[in-house]
Amino acid sequence: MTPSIAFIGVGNMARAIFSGLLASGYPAEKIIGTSRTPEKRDYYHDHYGIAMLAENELAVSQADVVVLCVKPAQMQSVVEDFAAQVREDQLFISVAAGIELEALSRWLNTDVAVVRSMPNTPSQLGAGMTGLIANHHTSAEQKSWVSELFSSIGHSVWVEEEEHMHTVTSLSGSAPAYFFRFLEAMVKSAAAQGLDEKTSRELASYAMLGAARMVIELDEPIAQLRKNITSPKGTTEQALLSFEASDIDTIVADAMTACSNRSKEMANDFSVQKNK
Ligand SMILES: NC(=O)C1=CN([C@@H]2O[C@H](COP(=O)(O)OP(=O)(O)OC[C@H]3O[C@@H](n4cnc5c(N)ncnc54)[C@H](OP(=O)(O)O)[C@@H]3O)[C@@H](O)[C@H]2O)C=CC1
Ligand SMILES: O=C(O)[C@@H]1CCC=N1
Repeated sequence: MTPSIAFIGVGNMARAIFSGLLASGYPAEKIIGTSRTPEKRDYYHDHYGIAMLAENELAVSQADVVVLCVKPAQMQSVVEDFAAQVREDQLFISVAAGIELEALSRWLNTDVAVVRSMPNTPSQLGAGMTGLIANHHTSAEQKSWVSELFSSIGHSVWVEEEEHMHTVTSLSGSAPAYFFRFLEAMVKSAAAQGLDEKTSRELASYAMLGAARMVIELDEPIAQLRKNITSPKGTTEQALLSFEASDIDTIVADAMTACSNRSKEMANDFSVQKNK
């Protein structure tokens, strides 16, 4: 039987996941979303054919699987408000950055299966990448269902240690934004060189897509793929020398460290020690 899935807090990430699921053939009548805003409830119901409710408690009571998609700062009060409805046979999946399994289990206040995920927005095109970790109440069968769920909207990887979820966040959860920022800078520079935005956007984004596909599909070191483009005394060499002059490794390492440090700070804010 197809499990019914409730998305608590329909915003960017929930929409990315359920639109990917719908595109992969998941039945709309098995998806429920919640939002406090009547216009948003009407919009998602009309555009995606899913049920939209105002009450999280009602959505949770009707679901086999509950995907928690509110902002990290809202998660505790949202979960504690419906915790009395939770059944032991349910499966909870959180997408929130920085909220650990221990905090989620504490707020759910039931011995229930909980999976912490870190997806990304390309999920809406079936091109997502999701890091996953489960608590000890999650069965092998539930884990396999979760893998299938995230595989229908892209790829997924289970990590062994929860600490690694901070790194996952900085490598794939937040990373589409880094690449968008890089593309914004490229399109801006092309405009300064006189090329129109539409053409620049197409050229740069297909170059990015093609490069990513080469990394994924060809079994070659990334540095070798770069060297294959870099003719001695050629054009690419000049661009790469400019990156090195700005110490690109440090720029990227600083950004990724800032990202995972923020995830750690958030985990600390909700930790059991902090809440004593
Ligand atoms: N955006 C991204 O790329 C990624 C986000 N995440 C995680 O996903 C989560 C959501 O982020 P994102 O989708 O970007 O945020 P959004 O603000 O777009 O979505 C959150 C939604 O929650 C709804 N909401 C807030 N409070 C309640 C409530 N009490 N009951 C029901 N719904 C509520 C809001 O709608 P309304 O006000 O109408 O109720 C809002 O649309 C975060 O925890 C984030 O860490 C993880 C990976 C990537
Ligand atoms: O910025 C954030 O906090 C979320 C988590 C990963 C992507 N967006």
